[in-house]
Order: sequence, then structure tokens, then C-alpha cells
Amino acid sequence: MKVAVVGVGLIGGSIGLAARQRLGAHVSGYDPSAGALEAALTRGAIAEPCSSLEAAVADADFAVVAAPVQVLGNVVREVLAVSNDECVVTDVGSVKRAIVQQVDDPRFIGGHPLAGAETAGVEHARADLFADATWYLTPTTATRGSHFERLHRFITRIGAWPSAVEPETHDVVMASVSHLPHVLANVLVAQAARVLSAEGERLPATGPSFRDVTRVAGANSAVWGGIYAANADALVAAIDDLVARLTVVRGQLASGDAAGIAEWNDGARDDRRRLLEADLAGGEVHELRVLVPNRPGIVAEIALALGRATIDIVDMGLYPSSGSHGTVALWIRGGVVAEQAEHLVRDLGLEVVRA
Ligand SMILES: NC(=O)c1ccc[n+]([C@@H]2O[C@H](COP(=O)([O-])OP(=O)(O)OC[C@H]3O[C@@H](n4cnc5c(N)ncnc54)[C@H](O)[C@@H]3O)[C@@H](O)[C@H]2O)c1
Ligand SMILES: O=C(O)C(=O)C[C@]1(C(=O)O)C=C[C@@H](O)C=C1
Repeated sequence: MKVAVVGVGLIGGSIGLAARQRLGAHVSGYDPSAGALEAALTRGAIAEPCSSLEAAVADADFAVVAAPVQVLGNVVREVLAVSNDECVVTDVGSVKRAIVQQVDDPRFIGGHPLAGAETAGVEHARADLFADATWYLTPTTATRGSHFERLHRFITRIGAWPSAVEPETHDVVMASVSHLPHVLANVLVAQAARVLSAEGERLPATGPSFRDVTRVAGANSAVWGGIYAANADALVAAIDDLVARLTVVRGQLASGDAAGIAEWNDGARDDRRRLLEADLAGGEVHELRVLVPNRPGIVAEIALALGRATIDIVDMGLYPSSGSHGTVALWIRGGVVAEQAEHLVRDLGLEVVRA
């Protein structure tokens, strides 16, 4: 298997390391920064540094574009233009609406691993960065089913959990669970710095909680400027929501509403537990066999229906036939969840049986 990594920084480098170590893949790399390319080779994230995109993607089974969000559209289009018909092209950008609107191609599937760090560059890359992480995929009706299946398997084999999602939903959710926390970390640091300097003190007066909630402050500007700009509308809405919540707490504090404050704090503890414990449910894996018409977009339709219900597809297999129908096998963890998946697939008007 050959994997081409385009943009060999923190995320591209981690994909290269994982593909080499876990899949034994041959990994080529392209990056406009000669220094990044050399560092990726030294770090073992790629085996073949390439001075052109064409050379990197030649005969590749997968091309993964891991460049900053603001250049993704152009780079993905270039990769599609110079790669062969069997090459699956994907990206890892943190915002998904723009790229999915810009690129409508059966071989391209938008992606986003929900794993990373506040650091930058291949020097910080890790082969295990994606272990047990959710990896969002944004297939569309144009997506070729066989390419989706291959990408799904590639991601599970490097240790992550693929989950199909609509780009709009993805960006709204990321605004609150990823982009807003980065904004807040920056704001908290700026506020603390101002208060401490106004008090004429040096900066050691910060404790563990401050360090925890500000870990991502000032994360890689080359990447975050593009993320904020590409998701500005959803992020502005999330900030408005935050301001409204702060205003409520402010009111409770100002009026000495101790009961309101206690309820608010208990609610936060419960919400956090629920959010962090979601998806830890295990169970036996069940196989569902779905009879599907041979038409484009059907695999994406199934994946998105399950993704919307937060059902992970542990693995999938496509069994096309020369007739009008083929079979899609889906492996789902947990009896109750498999039953729920069965209903959702039937609701799409498809026949499904347990294998
Ligand atoms: N950092 C994270 O936590 C994280 C997590 C998930 C996804 N992402 C996404 O991954 C992508 C890369 O982020 P990163 O953290 O690895 O950043 P990084 O700065 O470590 O790496 C980006 C690399 O892209 C290269 N690059 C710049 N322009 C390019 C171009 N035109 N063509 C090819 N390569 C180019 C840079 O030289 C650099 O080596 C971004 O789209 C980001 O949204 C980041
Ligand atoms: O762990 C971190 O430092 C991250 O910032 C990772 C993080 C996140 O916000 O969770 C950042 C951006 C990504 O698109 C995905 C993951």
C-alpha cells in the first residue's frame, strides 16, 4: 500500500508514522517547506520525500492532504488532477463546509480526526495520536462507495473510529467543542496577564486549573487563523451563546442567588460526565447485510444515517454484483445499537438481514 501525505506537519506526520508502523505502508511526502520534508524523513514519518505533488501521489492508494484549512481547496483539487482513478483523496481539515462545497469529486471524501495537540510540526508527530479517536468523514451523494469503504478501513486500521457526518453539523458542533475552547483559552490568558500586571505582580500566581483550561492558548497561528476564519459564522453564534450564559451566571452572582449557582454547578458536573462518558459502551459485534441498489451515493446515505444517530460502523464490506443490486455488510458493536441500526437502514427503504 502506498500513502501520499501532502503537508507533513503534526497531523500529516502522525498519519505517516501510523501508516508506516501499523500498516507497513510505503509513505511518500510532499510539503512546500523543504525543512518540514527533511524533518519528516529524519523522524521516520515518510520514507520518500518528493519535490513535487505529482511525484508524491504517483501510484498512491491514498492521498491525505494535511495542510492548513485556507489552502485545502486548491491543494485537494491539484491532488485530484495528478492522481490516478483508484487513489482515494481525503483531507484532515478542522472545518468541513468550505472544502466539501469546493470539491465535488467521487474520489474525494472530507475527513477530520478529532485528535491533535497545541504544538506544530512533524517534530511533535506521534504514531498513536489517533488511537481511539473519532475521525469524522463527510461523504456525499457523489462519493464512490468503494472509495469510502477503503478509507473507512484505512482509518480503523490506524486505530481511530470513523464517523460520517454532514459538513454543516460538523462545523456547528466543532465551533462549541473545539474552536470556542481555543478562543476562551486565549481570552483567559489575556485577562490573567492584564490583571497580574495591573497588580504589579510577576506571573507565577497561576495554579493547575488555569494551566488545564489554557493548555491550547496561542496554538499554532499558521493553522488556527484559517480555522477561525473558515468557521467564523458558527463560532460567532457559539460566542453569543457563551455571552448569554455568562450573563446569567453574572446575574446570579450579583444577586447572591446561592441556590441558582449550586444548581448551575451541579448541572455542569452532570453534563461533563455525560459528554465524556458517551461512546464508552462496548459489546459484541453484530453483522448486518444490506441489499442496496447499484447507484452512486448509497453507501454515503447509509453511513450518514447511522452517523446522525451516533452509531459507529466498526467495519464495512462492499459486495457489488453485476445485477441491479449489491450487498453492504456493516459490523456494529452492541445488540441494542445493532437493532437501532437495522431500523435506520430499513427507514431508508432498504432490505436488511442479520448475518
Ligand atoms: N493541530 C491539531 O490539533 C489538528 C487536529 C486535527 C486536524 N488538524 C488539521 O490538520 C491540518 C494541519 O495542521 P497541523 O496541526 O498538522 O499543522 P502543521 O503546521 O504542523 O503542519 C502543516 C503543514 O502543512 C504544510 N503546508 C502549508 N501549505 C501547504 C500547501 N500549500 N501544500 C502542502 N502543504 C502545505 C506546512 O509547511 C506544514 O508542514 C489543518 O488543516 C488542521 O486544521 C489539526
Ligand atoms: O488536543 C489539542 O490540543 C487540540 O487542540 C486538538 C483539537 C481539539 O480542539 O480537540 C484541535 C483541533 C482539531 O481540529 C481537533 C482536535
